[in-house]
Amino acid sequence: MPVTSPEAAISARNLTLTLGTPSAPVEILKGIDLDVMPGEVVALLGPSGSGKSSLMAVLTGLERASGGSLEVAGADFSDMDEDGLAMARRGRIGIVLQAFHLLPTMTAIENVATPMELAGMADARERASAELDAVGLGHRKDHYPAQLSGGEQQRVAIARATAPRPPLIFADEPTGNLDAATGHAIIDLLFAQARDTGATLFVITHDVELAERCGRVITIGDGRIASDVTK
Ligand SMILES: Nc1ncnc2c1ncn2[C@@H]1O[C@H](COP(=O)(O)OP(=O)(O)OP(=O)(O)O)[C@@H](O)[C@H]1O
Repeated sequence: MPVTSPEAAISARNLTLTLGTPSAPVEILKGIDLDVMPGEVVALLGPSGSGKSSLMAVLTGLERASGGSLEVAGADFSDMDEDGLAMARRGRIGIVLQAFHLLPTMTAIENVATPMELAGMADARERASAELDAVGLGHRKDHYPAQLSGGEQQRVAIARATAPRPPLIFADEPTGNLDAATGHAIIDLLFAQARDTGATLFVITHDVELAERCGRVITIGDGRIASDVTK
């Protein structure tokens, strides 16, 4: 088996993902080799259906790879079952999605604190409070998602992702549901939070302007890496 890079934040070798049914398999990832070093800011570009979300699902442990080897923040994801991946994800990976995915019955502070409470962090509430201050929502902590604008909801989602101080943050089209001005502010915040916490940031985007702000741009096409450019 090929040897991965132990010092990398993400190290993948010949990663494959095949879904569908045994009689009609669909090859989605066709052999991804990738090393991302700690602190890198990476944009993942590619046409619709090229496999961006699938690659993120595998790199975050939400989906098991069909083949190949994968190490993420020092954990070997290759041979883990779903429970193992869920455990490994906790504390290692923060995720920000296009549709925010906040729990509607919880206030902003509860949305940020609850995952940390479930992970057994004693100071979850204090951390959540400080993180909401850091994203400029100190005055909206007790508000429910429906009482917040889209940009404010995405700030809560960013606070939720970064509060446990994961070494890796993944964002899938984080500005896709926001107007241009709000989207710019959200990207500034995401970059600042990643920089301030020392996290590696991996952003899926269709936005070329956003990609240009990233130190490295990886383009995926038909389940393979088509180009990989570091500035
Ligand atoms: N469960 C599944 N079974 C079969 N095919 C799937 C499954 N999930 C995704 N696919 C296919 O895998 C391919 C890659 O999908 P993916 O969502 O990763 O692409 P993407 O690059 O993120 O696209 P977009 O930019 O539109 O979100 C698509 O052709 C999709 O139809």
